[in-house]
Amino acid sequence: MEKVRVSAVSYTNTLPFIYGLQHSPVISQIELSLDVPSSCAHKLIHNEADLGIVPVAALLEIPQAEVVSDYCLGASGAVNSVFIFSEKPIEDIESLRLDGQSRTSNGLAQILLRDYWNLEVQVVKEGKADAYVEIGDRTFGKQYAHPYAYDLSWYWQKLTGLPFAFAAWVANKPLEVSFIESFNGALAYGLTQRDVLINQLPKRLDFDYRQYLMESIDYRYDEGKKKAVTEFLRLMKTLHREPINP
Ligand SMILES: C=C(O[C@@H]1C=C(C(=O)O)C=C[C@H]1O)C(=O)O
Repeated sequence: MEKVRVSAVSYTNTLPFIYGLQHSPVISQIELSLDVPSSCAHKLIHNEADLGIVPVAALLEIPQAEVVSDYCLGASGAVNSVFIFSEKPIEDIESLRLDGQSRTSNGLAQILLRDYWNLEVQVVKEGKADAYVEIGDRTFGKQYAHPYAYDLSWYWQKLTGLPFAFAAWVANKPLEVSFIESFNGALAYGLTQRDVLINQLPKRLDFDYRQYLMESIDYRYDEGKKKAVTEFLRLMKTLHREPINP
């Protein structure tokens, strides 16, 4: 049987899933690549991968997209790795730079600026701006390095009362049910091994890996997160602008 091409996010938040896959028999059925989220999306959209943990914003563009797992990269409140960083209060910003590695958070930031803060802000992909979106490991410990740091899933919860899912396991073609079952089993196993994994990570004074992987990231793709994704995609369609990171 041909191997299933799997694209997984290359950040710390995905390590429990990678651990589970690498310690399960399903590893022999897949060809695993680690990519930044915007590349995971690109690979699923252009059929360079069959399955991936992709930014939910890309669900609007992936042909035959189907969420195939009960697990995601989500948060119930603050996530501690998805921010708008700014030198001035958000009410005073006139421009925002997006993160080239993100799809979902780039959209989320624009939704929150419009619907939570009621601001009209010029959005740029690169260059100078009053504030910027940043996701993933690059944000670790950074929230104290800027005068203002806004945790986006925290404000999403304030806006909607919902948790959030940044990325979900999505296939772009029908996959065998037995494979999906083994794959999900491996993801679930990885989540049970977080303690082992955390003990292998380097110690950092400015970032608590244990809290991040055990509490801040909420891996369950449950009813609340599904509702959040539906609402998020609805709002994404109302953003009148060019595609984010085409
Ligand atoms: C929580 C996070 O969620 C991420 C944010 C994503 C996005 O903005 O498109 C996609 C995948 C996740 O890795 C993070 O990376 O810090």
